[in-house]
Amino acid sequence: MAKRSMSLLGQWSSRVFSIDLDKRGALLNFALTEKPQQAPETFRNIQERCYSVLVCGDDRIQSARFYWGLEDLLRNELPAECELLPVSSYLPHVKDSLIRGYFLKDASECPSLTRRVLGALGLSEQVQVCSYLRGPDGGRWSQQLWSGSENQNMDVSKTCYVVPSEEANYHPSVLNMENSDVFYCRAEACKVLQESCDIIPESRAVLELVGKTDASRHSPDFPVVVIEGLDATGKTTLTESLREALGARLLRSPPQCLSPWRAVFDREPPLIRRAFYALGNYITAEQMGKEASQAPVIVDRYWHSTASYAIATAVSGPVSSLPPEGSPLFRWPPDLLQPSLVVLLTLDPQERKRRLEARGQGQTDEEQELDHNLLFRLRVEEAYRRVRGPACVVVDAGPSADKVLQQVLLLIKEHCRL
Ligand SMILES: Nc1ncnc2c1ncn2[C@@H]1O[C@H](COP(=O)(O)OP(=O)(O)OP(=O)(O)O)[C@@H](O)[C@H]1O
Ligand SMILES: Nc1ccn([C@@H]2O[C@H](COP(=O)(O)O)[C@@H](O)[C@H]2O)c(=O)n1
Repeated sequence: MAKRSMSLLGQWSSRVFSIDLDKRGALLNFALTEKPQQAPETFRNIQERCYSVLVCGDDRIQSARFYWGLEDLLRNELPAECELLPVSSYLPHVKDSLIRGYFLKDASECPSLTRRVLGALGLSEQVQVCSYLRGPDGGRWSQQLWSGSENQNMDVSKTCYVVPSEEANYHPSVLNMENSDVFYCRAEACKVLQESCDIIPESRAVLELVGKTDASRHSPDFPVVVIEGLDATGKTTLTESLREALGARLLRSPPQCLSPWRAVFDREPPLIRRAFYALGNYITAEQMGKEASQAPVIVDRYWHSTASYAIATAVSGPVSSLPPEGSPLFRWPPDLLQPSLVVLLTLDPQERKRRLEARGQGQTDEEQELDHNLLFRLRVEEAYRRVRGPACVVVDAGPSADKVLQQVLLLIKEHCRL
């Protein structure tokens, strides 16, 4: 993107800016126009000085990492009275048009510090900084694009006005999910790690473990049963019991061979982290293909987990902000081996919490988020239910471990040739 020569209106007038006002899914949407007009109602209540910082570099790996670190950078550098809200800017219905950043409300005593920090940021080719000014009548807001100099020069010819915009049907992140949050073929996930090799050397080691053969059409002799569910729903307990009861081989995704690098990729932004987990599924699929020629195979997490956590994290708010049921975003990757049966263990949140506490183990960041954020947990479970090819069969994991085992053994009898 040729940042300096960009005409603000030419480039942005058809864009919607969507500010995430809270984690419950309240979005403030606005667009831009040349003619002075009344701003959306919520805007009129804003008292503070406002800015937006959008990350729009050409290199997707660098941009993803820059955005990943941007919140901390802004929180460290800006006065504490600056409120930061995630903002997305997108072209309605246009895939991959989303760019992300933060909207800032500065209620500090020190406006010059905020302007200095944003001015310095604006020098980067990856960032667009704008300020928002309230008109003398109070109902009109304008947006000015910063030229990027530390003097915070504003080019007034680039002033445009904030106007209400229609609400999107789904969360704007849905536009950019394919091959950014969810990968529908091995080659796309590999591409991300190939592009990351210079900054994350561990990517090479992962790529070396990923096979090249397409085992998806191979139909295993023995059944392959995947057990899915949130943390502490009883996957480990059930998979171990199934292994014993069926004389099965037990696999997991991500596979053991990726353990040395998992923590490294867990610290990376979704683009890189999700590509890592996607490739984990392909490595597990190769193992499934081999093992299932000799015995039944039980798998602890697989594609349903990868897609559901990725989709549920990329959006905020209630279940209705997920892509709709039947959306191609819930499809199965055509080059990934399909299991014979996927069982989703569900558990009452209180019982799940009790089991987590009884286990007394640490949780992943995402699992801690689940504890704090009921909406996120609901989104993950609903996403699990929407994934297709095969769809999961839901089993209540509340009864005793033995009862759950007996129920799943019955399902296996019904669905698979043993
Ligand atoms: N049906 C059950 N009834 C009561 N307790 C159970 C049942 N199944 C598992 N547990 C207990 O709940 C805790 C969590 O179970 P488990 O480790 O199998 O869950 P998990 O889904 O594998 O978790 P994670 O994804 O974090 O590995 C353990 O302490 C386990 O003994
Ligand atoms: N196939 C998978 C498996 C896991 N994940 C991600 O890992 C987290 C849960 O893993 P646990 O080892 O704690 O069970 C979860 O946050 C998923 O994002 C995945 O993406 N794909």
